[in-house]
Amino acid sequence: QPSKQSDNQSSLFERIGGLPVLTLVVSETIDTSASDPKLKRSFDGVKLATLKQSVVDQLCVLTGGNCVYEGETMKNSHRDLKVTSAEFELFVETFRTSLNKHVGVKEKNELLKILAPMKRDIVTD
Ligand code: HEM
Repeated sequence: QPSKQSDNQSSLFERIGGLPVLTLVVSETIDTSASDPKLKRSFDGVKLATLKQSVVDQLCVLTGGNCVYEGETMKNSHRDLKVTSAEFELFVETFRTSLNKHVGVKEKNELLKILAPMKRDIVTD
């Protein structure tokens, strides 16, 4: 069967559009969050370029792409930030807004389904 980038056999990573689209969505989400009055406190003093790369690597792995994630666990990397439930939901909402612009509905929902259970490791309240 000829390979088709967007058929159902393809990994979520491929159907999203690979690294270019993943990078765009992560970049938008982090830039928007880092300048959102309700979220920015967590990002103060954080190197956004490094963070973006780390999140892209992680989501690439989780969606079936051929990447290596060398960062910390979600528990360790967010512990000191004391992220609240409200902050987490707002961050995911920002993600959703970016996904709406750049990926299909099916792919958006699949990615959000991967993010949702990470809440318990990220949120402290
Ligand atoms: C499902 C949602 C989230 C995912 C997938 C995610 C993913 C990540 C990843 C992969 C890292 C890098 C860890 C490392 O390099 O060792 C990280 C760090 C970080 N995250 Fe998240 N995160 C999420 C939610 C949040 C939320 C809600 C906030 C704050 C509002 C946040 C703020 C940060 C900050 C500031 C860092 C950098 C910490 C540091 O460098 O000390 N994240 N996140």
